[in-house]
Amino acid sequence: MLTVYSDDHRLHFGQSELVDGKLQPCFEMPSRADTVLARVRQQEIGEVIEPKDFGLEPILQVHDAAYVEFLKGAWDRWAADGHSCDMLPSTFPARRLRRDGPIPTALHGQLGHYCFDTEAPITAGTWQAVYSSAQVALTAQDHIRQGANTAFALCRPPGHHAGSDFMGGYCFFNNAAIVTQAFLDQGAKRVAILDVDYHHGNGTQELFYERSDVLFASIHGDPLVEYPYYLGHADERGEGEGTGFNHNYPLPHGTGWDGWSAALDDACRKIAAYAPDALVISLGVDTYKDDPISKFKLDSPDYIRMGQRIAALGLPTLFIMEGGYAVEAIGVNAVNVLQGYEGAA
Ligand SMILES: NCCCNCCCCCS
Ligand SMILES: [Zn+2]
Repeated sequence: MLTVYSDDHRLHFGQSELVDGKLQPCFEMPSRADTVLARVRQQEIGEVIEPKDFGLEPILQVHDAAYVEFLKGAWDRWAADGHSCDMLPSTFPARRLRRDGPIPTALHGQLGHYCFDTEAPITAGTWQAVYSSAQVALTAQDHIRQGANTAFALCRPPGHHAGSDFMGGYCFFNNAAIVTQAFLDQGAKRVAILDVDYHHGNGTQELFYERSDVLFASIHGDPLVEYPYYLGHADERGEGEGTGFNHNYPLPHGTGWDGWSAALDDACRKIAAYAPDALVISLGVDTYKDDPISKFKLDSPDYIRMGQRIAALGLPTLFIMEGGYAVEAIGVNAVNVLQGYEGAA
């Protein structure tokens, strides 16, 4: 299996996130990608290549142009104002404020407009890092377009919490959505996205919620008790054209393989019935029992089974790296999925 990776991820290293009332070091750190890459190499799962540059066009098929423009210029404006620390918002357009009213011209007002939480710090290198992360995903997608059955996009920062015009949850560009749209723009009739990250892929859901050419299925911590809290319930089944093409599997804290795999089986049945031309996996491994910010109980051998179950669908499959914050185990767990998929484990 080909892996696509860029060292540019290192350019994004937020110094702090606001957790439990305190600014703490960011869980989404460069060593996450380094550990996965080391495991990919140690297990010799296949060639590792740098991304090609597909430009901004494929990103603009998914993300709002003004949002992309904001992201691109934010740091320089922040630095010009004399700041050197990470950019973090503190004011958001909550209910009954004008969310779709005039976008503020003030940098801080724009930052809150384009964010949904305080967990996507913009740093000096963030733009380059998120641009390259999207190119990593697009290069892996191109490998499948050219005929390969599968590929692994070792993306960092992750993307599944990012919507058309907002960042949050360590995410800025929605890599899984960008490659899904690329498949469709290249002639695919239907694409399925299976999000196995511990957290609901709110951004991905939002992007395709009213469409029937993308089936979205997400298995995640119940939003009643888990981030992102405000999306991810089972009754969210799509809207309009998209009704019936969105499947959420919210699960309780403490869920282990038995409960988790029952949801996986049902999601796979729905994906098989949908008969997509391609399958995109939002591969987060923060479902792991020792993940510092999550509360499921999957163990490393379970990720092999996860890969085997996904392979049984017999679809061209593109793996996109999302979350996973137990850095010591992220390499084994992510690569276990890939090796399980290839039957090599
Ligand atoms: N106390 C809840 C903190 C949640 N922090 C954001 C998690 C983003 C995960 C991305 S996969
Ligand atoms: Zn997550």
